Amino acid sequence: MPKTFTQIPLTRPSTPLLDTLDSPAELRRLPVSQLERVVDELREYLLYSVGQSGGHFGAGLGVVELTVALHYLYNTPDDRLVWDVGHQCYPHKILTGRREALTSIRQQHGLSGFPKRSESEYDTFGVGHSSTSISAALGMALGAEMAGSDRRAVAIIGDGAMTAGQAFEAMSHAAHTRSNLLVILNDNNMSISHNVGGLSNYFARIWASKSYIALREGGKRVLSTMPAAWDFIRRTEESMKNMVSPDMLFEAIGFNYIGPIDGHNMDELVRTLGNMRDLEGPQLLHVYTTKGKGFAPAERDPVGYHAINKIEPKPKVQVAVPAKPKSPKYQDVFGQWLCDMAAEDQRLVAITPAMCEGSGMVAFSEQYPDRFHDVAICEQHAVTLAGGLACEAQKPVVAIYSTFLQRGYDQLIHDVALQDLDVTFALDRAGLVGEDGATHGGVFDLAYLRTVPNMIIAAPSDENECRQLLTSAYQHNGPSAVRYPRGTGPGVQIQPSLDALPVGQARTLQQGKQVAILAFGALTGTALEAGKALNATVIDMRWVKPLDRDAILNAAGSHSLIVTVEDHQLMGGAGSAVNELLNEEGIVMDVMNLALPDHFIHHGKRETLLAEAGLDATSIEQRIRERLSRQPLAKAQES
Ligand SMILES: Cc1ncc(C[n+]2csc(CCOP(=O)(O)OP(=O)(O)O)c2C)c(N)n1
Ligand SMILES: CC(=O)[C@@H](O)[C@H](O)COP(=O)(O)O
Ligand SMILES: [Mg+2]
Repeated sequence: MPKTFTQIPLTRPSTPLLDTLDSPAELRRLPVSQLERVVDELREYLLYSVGQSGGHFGAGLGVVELTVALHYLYNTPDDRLVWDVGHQCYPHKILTGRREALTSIRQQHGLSGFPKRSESEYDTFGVGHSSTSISAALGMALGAEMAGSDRRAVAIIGDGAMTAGQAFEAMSHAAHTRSNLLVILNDNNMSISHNVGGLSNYFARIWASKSYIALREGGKRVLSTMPAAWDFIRRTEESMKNMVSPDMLFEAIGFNYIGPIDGHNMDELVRTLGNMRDLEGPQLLHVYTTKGKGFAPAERDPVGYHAINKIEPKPKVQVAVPAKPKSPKYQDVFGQWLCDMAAEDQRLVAITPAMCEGSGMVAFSEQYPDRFHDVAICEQHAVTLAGGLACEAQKPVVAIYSTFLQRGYDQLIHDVALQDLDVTFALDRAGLVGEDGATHGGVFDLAYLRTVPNMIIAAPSDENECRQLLTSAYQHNGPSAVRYPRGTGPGVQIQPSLDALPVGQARTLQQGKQVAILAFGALTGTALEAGKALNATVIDMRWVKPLDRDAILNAAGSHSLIVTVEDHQLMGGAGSAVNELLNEEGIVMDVMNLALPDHFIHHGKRETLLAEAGLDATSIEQRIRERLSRQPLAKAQES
């Protein structure tokens, strides 16, 4: 049995056996009898390392045994392992030459928090968004067949990720190609929240039937000496016929189903995986694990320990500092607005695709359980579901990370905007998100939403504006979106009212001359700081669609330089919208768009990444001064 820890070690634990394993090849030279020791040392090191760095926690703890068994039995990296979502990959990184580097995970220039092809040959596929592993692994299996290779492909997918449609699209195709593909369903009955939906219930019933099978096997041995009792059990068995037989669903699709087995029992894992390794055709191994396994607090609270912050060492001298009221995160501003608006309007229905906690919806889910829908990791369904609700005169609010809405883009166009249905999209994690890196950047939503007719899009500059613009978007009779960043804002006072702001109306924060800075969303405060140093006009645009035409045309008519500032890709962003408007009006003038460059920005602290993109106050000021110096009038004055 694996060790269970109750504390996160604050100093590096001694892991003598693990320290000899700088690649899976060294692991594979060990006798099976040593694997449990590897597991214990790896788990303890994992606790220490994530304590040092922060990051995803419960999922990795839950797959320590599975990771050791896979690298032991499969000839990695030649055999391909594809981790779904990839937040559970820390044990995999420890075993594939990155043990000591793990403390750098999610830090700038450190390891990525997810498997990344450019980081290691063992990271066979870039992940971060869920439910892609089976498709990718099938592609690798087909690629091996085409190359005449006998290398194997394995997808390791969680029960949460298995709820997304793409997983079933891939399994259906695998059944058609009959490829040598192993899908390992890592079933811990958890998503980030507790897993939901019919599939989750199905998995739970398999577990129950596993208990039923164990009971039956055990009962047979004990009761066969007592005929009457055995007869009773047999009759009971009839009544349990409706218990699901584990293989039903996956066998029906065309997979050979094996399991469920205990994903923390090394002997069972090694034996079963060893037997399955060379089976022909699509195989599915159902493994039961515990999210947070081996760390008692995480086992008890897998939701809370999905991810942890870096453990800060206690200061040597405890200095009493007045507790500063913590600013609410934008997700909490949204969550409070949602509850307040729901109290006013019975038509409000809230939908989340498996991000209840991250979207700030726990309170709403408790206060309005009948008007709350966690649809599991099903973004496409979430969007069209909202469309259906809007057809029935309800007022659906889809709370969804900007990056995950990319999954439901066709549904947004086809099932909501084209029909001009009244759906409000609350886009959290808009802009650079920081440590999750490029897979999670919410940096495309203005480009992908602006071009959709009937959409209106707001970008609040602070928490109070966010609350008011949520009301504006909600009250708008048609598709609307409000985008706001991860984490906290400037910490302004939030008015309790549910007042709305006029759609398409900006507000001037500072009246200056020569330069007009048009700021969109979370960088408005930064733009104002730069604007103060430049004595520039600074306008909080509030809306990306529709733009405040009068504000822009007035600025164009009275300044020699217009500067747009946004936390979004340059191409297709708010600055592009301003350029289009000026072009449409036939206005030719000096316009500077400050936004994110045309390359992926990888993980690091959000503030640092923004500064490196030239979007901190100092850089904005300098870039504007440099641009002014190139203006003809400035040149004439110079000469
Ligand atoms: C498309 C998409 N939607 C949402 C998420 C956010 N997310 C990350 S992990 C996770 C839960 C995954 O559950 P499961 O696959 O069972 O893995 P476990 O954490 O239980 O190991 C979710 C919803 C995501 N990464 N990708
Ligand atoms: C792996 C994954 O996709 C989620 O766990 C995501 O990392 C959550 O992001 P936040 O921490 O911004 O809620
Ligand atoms: Mg799970």
